[in-house]
Amino acid sequence: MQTNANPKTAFRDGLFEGKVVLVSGAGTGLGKACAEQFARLGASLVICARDGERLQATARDLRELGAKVLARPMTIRDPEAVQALMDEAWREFGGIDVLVNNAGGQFASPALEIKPKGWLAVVDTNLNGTWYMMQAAAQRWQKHGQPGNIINVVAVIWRGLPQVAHTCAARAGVVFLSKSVAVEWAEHRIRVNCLAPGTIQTDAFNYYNEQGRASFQQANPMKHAGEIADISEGLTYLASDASKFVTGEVLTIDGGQQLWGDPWFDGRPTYFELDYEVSRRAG
Ligand SMILES: CCC/C=C/C(=O)SCCNC(=O)CCNC(=O)[C@H](O)C(C)(C)COP(=O)([O-])OP(=O)([O-])OC[C@H]1O[C@@H](n2cnc3c(N)ncnc32)[C@H](O)[C@@H]1OP(=O)([O-])[O-]
Ligand SMILES: NC(=O)C1=CN([C@@H]2O[C@H](COP(=O)(O)OP(=O)(O)OC[C@H]3O[C@@H](n4cnc5c(N)ncnc54)[C@H](OP(=O)(O)O)[C@@H]3O)[C@@H](O)[C@H]2O)C=CC1
Repeated sequence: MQTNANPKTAFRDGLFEGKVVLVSGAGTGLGKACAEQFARLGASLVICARDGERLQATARDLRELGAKVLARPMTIRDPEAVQALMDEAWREFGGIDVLVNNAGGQFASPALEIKPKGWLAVVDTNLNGTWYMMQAAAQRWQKHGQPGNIINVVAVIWRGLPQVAHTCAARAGVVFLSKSVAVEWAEHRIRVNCLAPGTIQTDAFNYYNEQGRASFQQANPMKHAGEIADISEGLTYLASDASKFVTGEVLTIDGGQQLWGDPWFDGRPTYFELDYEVSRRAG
């Protein structure tokens, strides 16, 4: 079987033996690869996403890697569905050890053209959905006196994200929500961190036009997109005891994008091309 699990992982076999990891958005891309990494390292998996077919395909692959799997098609935007998912995870496995909030996405659009429904869809998915998952897990960890570990996949937001302002706003919300509850929930032995991927080559690049995709390949000083394994290794670090003294942090894995580089999701606007006439006039 061909899987996305990284055979060259730096982490040892059996590291997640007896652990349960919940990964949202595990039917595709980063979520699928990271679920496969945890399965390879011995974990049981709870996975969810909206598309049941892709999710079941992931579940089959995870089982072939030897993992016990609970797969539930649902939307993280529905707080009741989130509660039901968590209840089922606790019934089936007695709890979860790690929650990876990977589900998310957006569409490219000039901010001036985003309609209220589109704004709400993106914020509801990335901010509200992530929050429902965090709170539902933490409530159960607190109730059962179990420790917990949350990792929220966000984005490199520090210089803004033009043409996806809705997702930038939502992810910034998740980052500061995470810092807030990292403090509040420390007494319950719950760690909360974020992982900010730069441009990472996944099929999701195809949601963007050719110019957008080209910019993703040159959006950092290394001038290439990252690989899925760059992220699954980082997620594994945050999920493991190797990071047991880390909470409220954002692990940025971006080839330096936070310092230099321009991902233009909808293509670079003319205004931002070098204008030699302006330089000539300035002497
Ligand atoms: C820097 C790093 C690079 C990063 C890469 C990644 O993150 S890769 C990972 C990326 N992976 C992804 O991004 C995953 C793919 N993205 C998604 O699944 C969606 O963007 C979603 C997150 C909004 C899902 O919410 P949903 O299922 O509820 O969405 P829906 O389809 O029902 O639409 C609701 C409303 O949104 C609006 N609207 C939607 N699309 C467009 C558009 N193209 N144009 C304009 N507007 C658009 C529209 O108003 C629509 O309502 P309408 O007018 O139709 O009545
Ligand atoms: N690849 C990259 O360069 C970067 C990615 N990211 C973020 O990393 C995460 C994974 O990205 P990637 O794998 O590339 O993209 P994908 O689009 O392949 O993954 C997103 C996943 O989220 C699921 N999802 C979306 N909305 C919901 C919902 N409402 N409820 C449950 N599941 C949902 C999707 O499945 P389904 O449609 O079946 O629900 C899909 O499996 C996303 O949050 C993305 O924005 C951040 C920065 C860069």
